[in-house]
Amino acid sequence: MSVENRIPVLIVSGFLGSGKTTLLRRFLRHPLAGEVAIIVNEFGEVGIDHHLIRKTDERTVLLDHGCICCSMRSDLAHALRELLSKRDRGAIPRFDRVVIETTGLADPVPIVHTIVSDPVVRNHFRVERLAVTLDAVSGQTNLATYGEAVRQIAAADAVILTKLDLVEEEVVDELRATLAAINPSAMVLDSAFGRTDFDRLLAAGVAGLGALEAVSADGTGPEPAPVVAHGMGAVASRCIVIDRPLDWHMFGVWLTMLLHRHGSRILRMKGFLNVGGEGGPLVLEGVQHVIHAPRHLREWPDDDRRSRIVVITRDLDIDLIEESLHAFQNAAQSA
Ligand SMILES: Nc1nc2c(ncn2[C@@H]2O[C@H](COP(=O)(O)OP(=O)(O)OP(=O)(O)O)[C@@H](O)[C@H]2O)c(=O)[nH]1
Repeated sequence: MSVENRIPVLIVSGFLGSGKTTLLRRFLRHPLAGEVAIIVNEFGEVGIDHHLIRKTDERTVLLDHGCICCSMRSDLAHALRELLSKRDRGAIPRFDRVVIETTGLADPVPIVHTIVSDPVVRNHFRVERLAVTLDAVSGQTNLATYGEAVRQIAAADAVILTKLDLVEEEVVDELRATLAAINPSAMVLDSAFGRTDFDRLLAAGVAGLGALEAVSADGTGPEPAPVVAHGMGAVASRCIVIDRPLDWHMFGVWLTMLLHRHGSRILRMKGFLNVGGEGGPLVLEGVQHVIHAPRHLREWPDDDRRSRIVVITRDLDIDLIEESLHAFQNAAQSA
């Protein structure tokens, strides 16, 4: 199949909590997006993002329990082939584009490599753009601390600056300078709560840069470097489940104390909280020290009404976190 007729694949990467899902939700509402199939890869053992991206749609595929840049490359190729065959059988509606949301720790280069080297996949799909979100609040620290964050930026065709509303202009200027030093050729777009210049992002004729250059046109390019991602100390993830409705006040106290003590080692917290009352859960969104304003969903995404909190830590024993949360909640019950 000629390159133009292949289905475009937009890869959205970016460090933990940097705004990938938020961007994707906006993109899906943009006329340019067309009919989209989505592959979401989550680092945690329980997927949250696919519930937040859009309502149930057979064209949303969740790949959890690992990272498609390393242990799950064949799963990605399989998921893309499955989408094709289901579409051809009429089992799912048509789609004009695939968006892959990587985990926040992914190295995107092996992902690109998978798409351009799998014989079936490369015949039907082409990498359209590798967009990487960069969080203005923690971007500078992440780039100084985590090789994963640098690798993502270095590979990007386009970098989407997020959370600009939360920082001073000087912070953004510094971040732009760091960004230019790592990847001077990337297109840089500002965004606000996922809104960005999608027309520019996807404009035809903009050459795929960064990672795409590392892969030769016929897809037989160099093997990606051995993945050293997730070697940043002991990264661990856990889904903490709480059966009874949460005591919101006690939860707030616990969270404040936890972040005060261990904030820099808590890379990400997200989940659905049952705080009782009508409607759906409260969506908890924590990115290192920052807790973003919680949103109340109108309804639960599935039948499970328990609170589920995915915690991703570095060099921190998650057992202790889980035990302390249960202890706080038990104290609230017996008070
Ligand atoms: N203030 C502000 N918050 C934002 C912006 N973009 C994203 N956020 C918030 O940042 C938090 C994390 O955003 P997500 O889109 O879930 O980040 P993510 O990269 O998908 O997270 P992971 O998949 O866990 O790595 C959410 O609470 C968002 O509402 C922004 O431009 N401004």
